[in-house]
Amino acid sequence: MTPSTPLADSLQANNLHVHAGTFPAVRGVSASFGTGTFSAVIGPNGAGKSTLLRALLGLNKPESGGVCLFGRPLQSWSRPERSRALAYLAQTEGLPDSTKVRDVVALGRGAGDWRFGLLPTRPWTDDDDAAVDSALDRTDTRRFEGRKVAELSGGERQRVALARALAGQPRFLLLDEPTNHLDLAYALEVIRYLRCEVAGGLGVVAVLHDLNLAARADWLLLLHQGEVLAAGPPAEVLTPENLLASYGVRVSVLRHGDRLVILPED
Ligand SMILES: Nc1ncnc2c1ncn2[C@@H]1O[C@H](COP(=O)(O)OP(=O)(O)OP(=O)(O)O)[C@@H](O)[C@H]1O
Repeated sequence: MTPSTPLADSLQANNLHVHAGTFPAVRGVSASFGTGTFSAVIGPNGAGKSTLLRALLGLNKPESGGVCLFGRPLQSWSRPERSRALAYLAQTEGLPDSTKVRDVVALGRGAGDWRFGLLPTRPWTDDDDAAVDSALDRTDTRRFEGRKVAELSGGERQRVALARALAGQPRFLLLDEPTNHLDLAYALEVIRYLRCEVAGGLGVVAVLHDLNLAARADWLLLLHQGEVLAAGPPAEVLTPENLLASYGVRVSVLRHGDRLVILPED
């Protein structure tokens, strides 16, 4: 199936051209990201990964081409509908330092809260409490739900940001370098949490720099100078030829059990 055929269970870019400022950062990208799939967008610095992610969220307006969510053009979704379906974790997620973890996660319900200067949009319900509890449990953040954000480590904050995104029960979660600044243990943990959510049906689209983490995804999109250089399962995309063409680095791709390991030769 070509990416331009609308797919009922996917987030699709169709021949997308997007400018960052005046620079043509994304040039003719077509790709389909599925629910229940862990997709990773990879490519060297400046390849257009963040610009693509923002366009998929409707934050950057395309010059041409478009984005479809569940077969419907993104611009036909109302803003509340869209923000319920698509959650975003930016590179540096600003969390309010003096707010307690549970309250931060509750903000993900989108119900508003006067305490944080947000107009309440509807009454808070038991379902909201249950969704917050579940997000805290699934990210192992419940044990510090009463602590202030300022009292958390960087890795713990990242998990709280993830919990807040999950509390909204989105269909897709788009993450820009979610493992940046995390040590190996925390990075693997984030990938493990995301994997669990994917098993439950969430569509994950993550920009990843670490190719050995990206190798754990189900599907990869390799961008180079704003264009798709390769797309498919990790074994098809993470080849020495593709990585030399995009990163300009010679690598060996080894198999370790059922995993791929990328080893730079330089
Ligand atoms: N406001 C802007 N004005 C001009 N050029 C921009 C602007 N924002 C981004 N760019 C350029 O667009 C290109 C794509 O940027 P983008 O941030 O999407 O790349 P990226 O693949 O996410 O990079 P990185 O891995 O370094 O985060 C880069 O060459 C960048 O310099």
